[in-house]
Amino acid sequence: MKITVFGTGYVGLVTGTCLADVGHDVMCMDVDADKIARLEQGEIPIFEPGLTPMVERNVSAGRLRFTTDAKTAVEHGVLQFIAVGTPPDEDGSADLKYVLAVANTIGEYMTDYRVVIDKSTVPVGTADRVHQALSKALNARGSKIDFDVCSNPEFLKEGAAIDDFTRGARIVVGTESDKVKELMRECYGPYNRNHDKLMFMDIRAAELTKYAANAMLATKISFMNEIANLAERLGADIEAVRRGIGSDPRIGYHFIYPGCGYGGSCFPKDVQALARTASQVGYEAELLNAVETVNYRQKTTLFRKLSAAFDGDLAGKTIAVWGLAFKPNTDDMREAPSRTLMEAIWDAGGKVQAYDPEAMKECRRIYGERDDLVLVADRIQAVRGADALVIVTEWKEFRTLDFKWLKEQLSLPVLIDGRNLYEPSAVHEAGLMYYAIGRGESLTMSNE
Ligand SMILES: NC(=O)c1ccc[n+]([C@@H]2O[C@H](COP(=O)([O-])OP(=O)(O)OC[C@H]3O[C@@H](n4cnc5c(N)ncnc54)[C@H](O)[C@@H]3O)[C@@H](O)[C@H]2O)c1
Ligand SMILES: O=c1ccn([C@@H]2O[C@H](COP(=O)(O)OP(=O)(O)O[C@H]3O[C@H](CO)[C@@H](O)[C@H](O)[C@H]3O)[C@@H](O)[C@H]2O)c(=O)[nH]1
Repeated sequence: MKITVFGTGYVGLVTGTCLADVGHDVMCMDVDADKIARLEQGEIPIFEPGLTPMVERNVSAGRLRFTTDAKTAVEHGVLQFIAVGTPPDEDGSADLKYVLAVANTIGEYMTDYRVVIDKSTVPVGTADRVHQALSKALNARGSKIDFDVCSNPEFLKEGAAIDDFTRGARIVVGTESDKVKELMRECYGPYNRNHDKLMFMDIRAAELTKYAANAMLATKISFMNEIANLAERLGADIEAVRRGIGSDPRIGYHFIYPGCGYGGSCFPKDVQALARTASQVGYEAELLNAVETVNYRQKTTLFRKLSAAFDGDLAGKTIAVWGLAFKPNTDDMREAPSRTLMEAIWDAGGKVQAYDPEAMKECRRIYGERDDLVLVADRIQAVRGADALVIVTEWKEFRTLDFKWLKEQLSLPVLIDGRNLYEPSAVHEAGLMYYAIGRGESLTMSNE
């Protein structure tokens, strides 16, 4: 089946590559000429486990091609996936300018029936707007060509994107058209062999399903962070509480890990966008607003603990930071808690000595060269000569740590752990002060 994917970011590139891998003939289009040039040379612009060999083998097989030429892209696929960014607007709502630009492009160049598929995360009602934009472009050419618009939100997680795409729990498709249903069955057939994962629904329900899923997951995290903050002040261990409630199948163990706040390109923007959608239709989404507020506060928790450990004086101090990516197995630092922490350390006159297995290039791209940011080659070098250590991302290699050795490295024996990686008793035994999230020991007693 001939398929076109607009956008070669996390979603577009993974979608295009996975669809090529099951035999479809895929063309990926991006307006970023540099990205396309790199992809054509076999260089993958993002770090996503397993993606590089998969791109290589499908490019060599001739099933996966890249282009910046819109006309070629529109001519190629009967299915036209839109997987471009939907960043937050000034007021937090999703900015649809990239999505609508693609719709316009398709309308400008199509010469035959096309199914236009919204894979980007877009607010309820966007399919109608895509339909209008495309019709307008067709009218401008005086053309009357048949097309359909459907919604097919993506649920993959960065770091596990290929697995999520190929073995996801469900494939949601919003459409009323039997023809579209048939074409989408053909597209996703190879992933639909064990049981029927395709869920057809009306377009608005599909659009809302995506936001509801992210909002539910973000709510679980903010809820746990709230309970962790309480546990800290009440002298209870949140890790025991987590296991205690997770064992109830109605609650489950997933997405109840307390931490230093959720980041990434999705939860923060999607919770905000859904709350804005709610107010636009005259509904105040109290719960969603609270989820956002709790997360905003949680992202400052590491700095508050750090600052309290140094009696509010971080001027001239060097802080080792382990982990920059918003979560392990990615180089993505969008909305990462590490950014909130580092920026607060710099504002307080401190210096950061950081290490991340994958995100250092991205960190340098964001912050450039500066005296108060030293990026080092490994976790050992990060703590050399540092005054304290803060762990922000739970990369596997941080799970083991020689606490006695660490104590010798640090000027103040302070270990702040934003991911609850260690047993507090083992850390204390080595003579370190250990401040994690909700583990019965608090350095910050107020909400501020
Ligand atoms: N990142 C994730 O894990 C994830 C998961 C599910 C859904 N989503 C949603 O998918 C969408 C894409 O997210 P992403 O993380 O892949 O974004 P991204 O920023 O990584 O990539 C977007 C790409 O679209 C390209 N682009 C912009 N305008 C274009 C145009 N007119 N034609 C062709 N290409 C164009 C950009 O150059 C960029 O390469 C968003 O709506 C996001 O919310 C993201
Ligand atoms: O128990 C948990 C689980 C996650 N997180 C944090 O939540 C954020 C998001 O993590 P995750 O969901 O694993 O990564 P994303 O790649 O952002 O994926 C989310 O956002 C995507 C984009 O919409 C969706 O497709 C996915 O289904 C959804 O999980 C990260 O900062 C994590 O550290 C926690 O703090 N505690």
